[in-house]
Amino acid sequence: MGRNGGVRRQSSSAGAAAPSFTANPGDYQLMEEVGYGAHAVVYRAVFVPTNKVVAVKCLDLDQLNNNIDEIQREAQIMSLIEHPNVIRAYCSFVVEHSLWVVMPFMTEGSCLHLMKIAYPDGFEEPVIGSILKETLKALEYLHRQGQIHRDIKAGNILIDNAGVVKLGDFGVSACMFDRGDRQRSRNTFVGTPCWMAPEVLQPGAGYNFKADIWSFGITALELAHGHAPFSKYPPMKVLLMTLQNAPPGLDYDRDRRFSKSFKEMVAMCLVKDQTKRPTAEKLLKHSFFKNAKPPELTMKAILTDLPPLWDRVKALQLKDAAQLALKKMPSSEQEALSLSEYQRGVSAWNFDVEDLKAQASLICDDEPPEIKEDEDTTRVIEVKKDSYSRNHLGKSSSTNKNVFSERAGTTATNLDEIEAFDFGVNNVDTKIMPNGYENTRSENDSSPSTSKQDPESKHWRSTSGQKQQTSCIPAFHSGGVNSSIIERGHGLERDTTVQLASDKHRTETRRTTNLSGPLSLPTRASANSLSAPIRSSGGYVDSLGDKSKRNVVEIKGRFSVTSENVDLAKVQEVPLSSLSRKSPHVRLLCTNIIYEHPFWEATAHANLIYDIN
Ligand SMILES: Nc1ncnc2c1ncn2[C@@H]1O[C@H](COP(=O)(O)OP(=O)(O)OP(=O)(O)O)[C@@H](O)[C@H]1O
Repeated sequence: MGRNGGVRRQSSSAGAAAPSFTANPGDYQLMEEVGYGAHAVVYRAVFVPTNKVVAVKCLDLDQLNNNIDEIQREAQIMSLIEHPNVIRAYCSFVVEHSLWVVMPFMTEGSCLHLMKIAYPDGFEEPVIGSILKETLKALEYLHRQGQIHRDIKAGNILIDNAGVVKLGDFGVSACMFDRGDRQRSRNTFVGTPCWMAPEVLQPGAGYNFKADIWSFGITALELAHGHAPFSKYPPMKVLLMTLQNAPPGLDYDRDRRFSKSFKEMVAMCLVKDQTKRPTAEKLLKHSFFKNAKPPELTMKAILTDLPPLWDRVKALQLKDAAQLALKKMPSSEQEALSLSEYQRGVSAWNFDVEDLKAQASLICDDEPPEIKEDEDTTRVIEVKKDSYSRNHLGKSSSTNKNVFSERAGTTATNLDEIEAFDFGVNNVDTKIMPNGYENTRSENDSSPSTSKQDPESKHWRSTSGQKQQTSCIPAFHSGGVNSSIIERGHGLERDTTVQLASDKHRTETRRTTNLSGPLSLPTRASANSLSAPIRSSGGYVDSLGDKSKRNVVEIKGRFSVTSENVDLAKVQEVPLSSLSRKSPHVRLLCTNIIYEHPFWEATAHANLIYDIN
């Protein structure tokens, strides 16, 4: 392993010799921002010594709830990966307070970006078949390696201009090998609400690699319609709908354009009983995939005449900001933020149990039920948008106001530009279909649009004053926006929290945030998902966990995954001593988001109130 600027050689995913990359940040010229997730910003970059274009994902270690063990665990995952349909890190290293992960640049970005910019109603079946087949190959490989990905969604399926499809983002993947027992079910709850399998949401149920098959089925629907089922609802509601409603699926009437074979394949994935879902290996033998065309034959057609990825990403950022700025409704910015939250789904769970109870008790049920119930559903819960908006914004007004003001200020001069973009997110007329899917009609012009913008380029060079801790090991993580980079960068949706100067101030702000409302949206929502991953570590029933922590639940946008299942003895040493030094600080932040009440107790309580009403 290279240390402190050393060079590490790795074989490429295709098996050929991979280019060598240094762990010296000064060797990377950061160009445009090409993606952002809940806690990461991804840049197109040039590796100066060879002039090779790469992607650099920058993660803020200060924002990670993950500890060094988790980073090691993820390093282990990445070092095991070798498959043409799985993104592999060339190398990674720590720069000041952030982790940089160098990886192949996927020129067309994620399928989600593609849909948002040019295919708001989803792709045609041949394209979907190609994308899903490549993704399923990746999944089959990961499952064979004992890995559960846990965050399968269009935002994590990346494409390049040759039509190559790769699965990315291993921030929340989990190892099924646990002290030799590869069949052990997991109980730590991880994922992105709309894509999460019922058993993942079910207290104590335990889940395994079949959770990925459910998410895969949801992703199929996402690619078919341009959005995941229930994506416009807040996470609590998504959770309840997933548990209580019949599984979503392709509708025989509404989805006439799709084949029977496709519908059948989706239905096989979206079975609530995980034991009845097929394995990835078995699913690959389904006729839908047998007949799927190679991506190089189907993908190129959908990639023509599109602006460069960075222009698209910038346009999407402007669009997101515009959604907030343009919603100047009577009750002001908070209303707009709330509506935006509905439209996007929620990118983080950041709630307080008492707030949750209060919210539940205020929910009105004077709207008729709209959703067909599953057999075991006792009552359909329909939350009025207005009441939700008012309730959940109650205590967070000051935070949200600040955020909005900042955004509005940023975007005011860009409104003309913004109006050129339309991704079919607003003005949706939605009806819940009997199959649990939303019959959504966009009133927006969904035609692709382009804008000529001059992306702000950045050239990052290390300076003598900058602390660096480098290790050229593969590592992926889950969390954290690099605040310094975001502040320098395009940050239309900056996280005001990370902009605070001192650690103390930052800690206090986080505490405030947690008290500020049950489902508060982070100021920089993930563009990678309509709802961002929810993770719980130290979960409610993890058998290896400290018994005293059984009821301790962490809920936040990007959460640490428990690393107890990793045999650290097998993990390559990661020279991240600077992280250790920071650990008290990290622990302090974690303390602020741990509740000494089980999440499920709160949910049950909320349910009870709903039922009584
Ligand atoms: N190698 C790459 N090449 C091009 N674009 C990329 C690459 N990796 C990521 N991106 C873009 O950046 C976005 C965010 O990346 P990523 O999913 O890794 O971040 P994240 O913070 O883990 O996201 P989230 O947690 O919200 O899913 C992706 O959706 C994609 O559009």
